Amino acid sequence: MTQKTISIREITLHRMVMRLKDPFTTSFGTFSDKEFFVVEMEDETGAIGFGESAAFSSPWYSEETVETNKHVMEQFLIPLLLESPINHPDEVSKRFEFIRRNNMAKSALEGAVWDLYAKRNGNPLYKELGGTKQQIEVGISIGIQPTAKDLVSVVEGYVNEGYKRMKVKIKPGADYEMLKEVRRHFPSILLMADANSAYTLDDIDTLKKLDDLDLMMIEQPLAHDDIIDHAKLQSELATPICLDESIHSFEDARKAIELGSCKIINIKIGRVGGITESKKIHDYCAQQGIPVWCGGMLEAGIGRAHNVAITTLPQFVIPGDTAGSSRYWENDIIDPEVIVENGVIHVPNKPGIGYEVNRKVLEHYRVSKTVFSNKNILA
Ligand SMILES: O=C(O)CCC(=O)C1=CC=C[C@@H](O)[C@@H]1C(=O)O
Ligand SMILES: [Mg+2]
Repeated sequence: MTQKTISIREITLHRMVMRLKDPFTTSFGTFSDKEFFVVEMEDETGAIGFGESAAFSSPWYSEETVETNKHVMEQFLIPLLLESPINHPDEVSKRFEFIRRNNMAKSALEGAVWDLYAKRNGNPLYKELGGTKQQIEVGISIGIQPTAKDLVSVVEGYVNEGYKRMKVKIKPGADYEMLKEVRRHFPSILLMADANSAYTLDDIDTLKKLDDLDLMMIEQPLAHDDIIDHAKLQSELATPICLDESIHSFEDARKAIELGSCKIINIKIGRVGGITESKKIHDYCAQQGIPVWCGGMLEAGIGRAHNVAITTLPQFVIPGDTAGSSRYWENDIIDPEVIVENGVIHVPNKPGIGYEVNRKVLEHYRVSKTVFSNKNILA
């Protein structure tokens, strides 16, 4: 039976630090730990929902960091959530909208509301979102390797594990030759490149060469906040451009599609401010015939579970970056962990995100916690 409004009694921010199995190298440098918040949200009935913040410790991917998330959640967003009951999770982004950007802070809290809402209704989150799949195909994201030979052997490992799509990070000097070698060894695998804004329009000849390699897409080749130059580049490339960092909202997606800046969109729940906005982008892309897939932010299990749920929506037609928990973690904070079998995740049919939070593991990796109680609701 669908319950009436949600009155949040308590929000706990668990500050987490988890050591990655392998260091993660980006244009900003290499990091070995993922710092993030687990949002635990209890309502007046005692039901508990969970969310996870996506921002990294330094502002290399977007302007947000773990610290900015903490500040904005504690000072602005949590008080807004506690001030009055919520009728539906779609209301949360509305309540937050006068606060500029800070999407990953917003998304961490909104995700907990969605989980709580689904649990109160006794439904799996994916069903509350209109998901249609009982299993999802997933790919894997591979960092820049020292040599083409190293890259081929890493790809081979994941092909043997059954992953359905290989995403290879590229940068000037580590692009065409590397990808050509992969394509030579694996003529028919689903192969894409992620450039993380490492190129400019001056590199157009290099990027056009990638057209020979039958790539599914080139992800975010140009500046992180651009859609104009991407439109110029897309008009020159046969390979579809996929935008990631450029898309922070439904409006960004609408404008990029209208300009022809991309033919595919990587939806990251944190980057766009939450599940409600992700669904809006998904639905618009379905209308416009633009394929979408679910990107990753090296999430732990709660964020990974939210990604699984959103990927069950029908326009998520390309395998995304939601690898198994074991890709990054010795042990994950959920039970069971996210398991990939032959490139497929079976979507759990339990209420909410469908995975239990393993409190023992959560407390093992937790460095601090802060509790926010709603004075208007007695414990
Ligand atoms: O979470 C994953 O498994 C994939 C992570 C990943 O590929 C990325 C995370 C953040 C920025 C980039 O480096 C890249 C991406 O662009 O999606
Ligand atoms: Mg990307």
